[in-house]
Amino acid sequence: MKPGYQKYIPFQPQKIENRTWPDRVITKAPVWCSVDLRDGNQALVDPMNLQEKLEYFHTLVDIGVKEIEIGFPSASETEYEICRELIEGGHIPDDVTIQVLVQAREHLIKKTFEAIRGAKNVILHFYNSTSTLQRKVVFHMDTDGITKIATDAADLIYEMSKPLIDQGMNLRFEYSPESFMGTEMDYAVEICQAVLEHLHATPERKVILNLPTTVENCMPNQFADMLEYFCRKIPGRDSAIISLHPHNDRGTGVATTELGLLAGADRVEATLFGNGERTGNVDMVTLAMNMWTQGIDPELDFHDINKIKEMFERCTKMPVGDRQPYAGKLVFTAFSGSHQDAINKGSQYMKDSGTEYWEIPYLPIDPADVGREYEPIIRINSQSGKGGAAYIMEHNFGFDLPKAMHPEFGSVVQHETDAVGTEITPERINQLFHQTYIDVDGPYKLLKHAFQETIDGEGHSHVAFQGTIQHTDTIFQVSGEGNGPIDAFFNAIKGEKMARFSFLDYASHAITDGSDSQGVAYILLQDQRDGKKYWGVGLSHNINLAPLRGILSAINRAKRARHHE
Ligand SMILES: CC(=O)SCCNC(=O)CCNC(=O)[C@H](O)C(C)(C)COP(=O)(O)OP(=O)(O)OC[C@H]1O[C@@H](n2cnc3c(N)ncnc32)[C@H](O)[C@@H]1OP(=O)(O)O
Ligand SMILES: CC(C)C(=O)C(=O)O
Repeated sequence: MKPGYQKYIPFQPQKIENRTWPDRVITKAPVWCSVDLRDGNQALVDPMNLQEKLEYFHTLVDIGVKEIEIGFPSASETEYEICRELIEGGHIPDDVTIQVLVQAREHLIKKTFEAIRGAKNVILHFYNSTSTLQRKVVFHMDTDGITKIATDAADLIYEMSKPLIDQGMNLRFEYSPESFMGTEMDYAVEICQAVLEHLHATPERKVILNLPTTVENCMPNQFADMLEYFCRKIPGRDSAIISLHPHNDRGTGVATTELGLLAGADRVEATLFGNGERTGNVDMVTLAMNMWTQGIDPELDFHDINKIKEMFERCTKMPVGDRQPYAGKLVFTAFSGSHQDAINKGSQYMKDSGTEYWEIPYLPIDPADVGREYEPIIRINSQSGKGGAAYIMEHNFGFDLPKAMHPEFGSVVQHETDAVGTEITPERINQLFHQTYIDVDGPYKLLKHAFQETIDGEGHSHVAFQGTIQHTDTIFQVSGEGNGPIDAFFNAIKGEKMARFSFLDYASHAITDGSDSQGVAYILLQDQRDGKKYWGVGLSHNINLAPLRGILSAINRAKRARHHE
């Protein structure tokens, strides 16, 4: 054997002229078929039991999947019994078709027919492998022999179906040339054409031709070329429904499916969260939600993805990864500063502009569309920036910090995340905010205060302030007048040491928490001695008092800063 990478045979692309799929776009949902209970189940360490399969089946029905491969009933007693319970237990809604898989082998086909009796809508799905490799190493046959396996099975299935169809069963057929992507396309066309003929397919009684990437071995564009070639060449294209059954060995199952749809497929077999053999089948959630984010109705309902995920993890004992598209724990979370900044600005833009569209950078989908609106979008660690901390203060605690204050509070938070080296919680951020700005108790304290407001004949407000202030052990009275509470307070403290601050900026708003409403004031002062600027924040049920507390907060912070220099 050749060493290393040289032992692999490169994929031989199908030549195709004037391919059309690159110019197409997806405009509607395909027919969806879930293969969770078969391909997904056969790949589990512990296959699902009856109760788990029933619960899973009902979830798929609730999602809106109309074709569900329920298993391989001829494989074992367990599989057979599950099929019988679904049929006899009345679990299958009238608009849902169950699909059963079987190898192209007589005794298994016969057993499968036993298993489906009494069902209303059934797709009988049979397969045999057609690839050059499997012909060589598994079946030891030429193409005629492989075709005969398929057509013998088709004949048997066709004959055995007649009485059931006469009795009113809506019985349809599906054939998979398994390992299609390892098959020469002209031979794939030939064997599928033979199967269509032996099943007497017509445009009225179409047969599903399911073209699997049983083991994904080529790039999605190469697969799309194969599929377009196949669709062009297959005689009786209008007697067939072209179905995809992508696996994910190269990690490109979703791309292969999407390009396959462009290249002419009508139907997709997929599983929730991409469970299935090896690296899995293609993920139905990702495919559907990708359509959703392009403004296309996928005709599947994933509005409560967490509930579906919980069922999936319990029944399969497989975890859904934190980065799994649309469903992973972290897929709507930004830790990094520039992402947080843009998300913050995007949310603001959406509020301010009243746009009809979802226009938030770094969030390709509204988390509410999959029921995840209550999860934190922004989380804080040492990669985060000032916008993130401000976002948390606003969205979790109602403090709409002035933009000019973001850098200062951002650096308080950054200092903490650097020190602890881990994520910090919103509660800790709120605590830092209170410690830094609101609970700055001293050296100055306002012990008592009174305002008197008069309005003159021309409607101008005139405010008189009187207060008692404590500085360490000294208590002193101050009074002043002005055209508003802040002005009056500033005039009152003129002459005190506190007066060496000039007033630069002010913002305020109400914070409502249930029935309780408080005013918050953000004050920016400048120390005239060294030009340094200090923010202070005041919180009070009294709207006149909040700014005063804010002023004292800024002054106290300045004092403490000088003290520590
Ligand atoms: C790609 C896919 O996922 S296909 C689905 C795969 N799923 C499963 O296999 C799960 C359920 N399967 C089973 O429980 C078992 O395989 C059974 C019960 C169906 C069959 O069991 P067995 O007959 O004991 O064994 P096995 O599946 O290995 O059969 C191998 C024989 O069938 C032949 N064979 C395999 N697949 C097919 C097929 N699709 N059509 C016709 N013959 C086939 C093989 O060439 C081999 O023949 P040989 O005995 O002459 O060498
Ligand atoms: C039976 C077929 C469709 C299959 O599961 C595969 O090829 O992966």
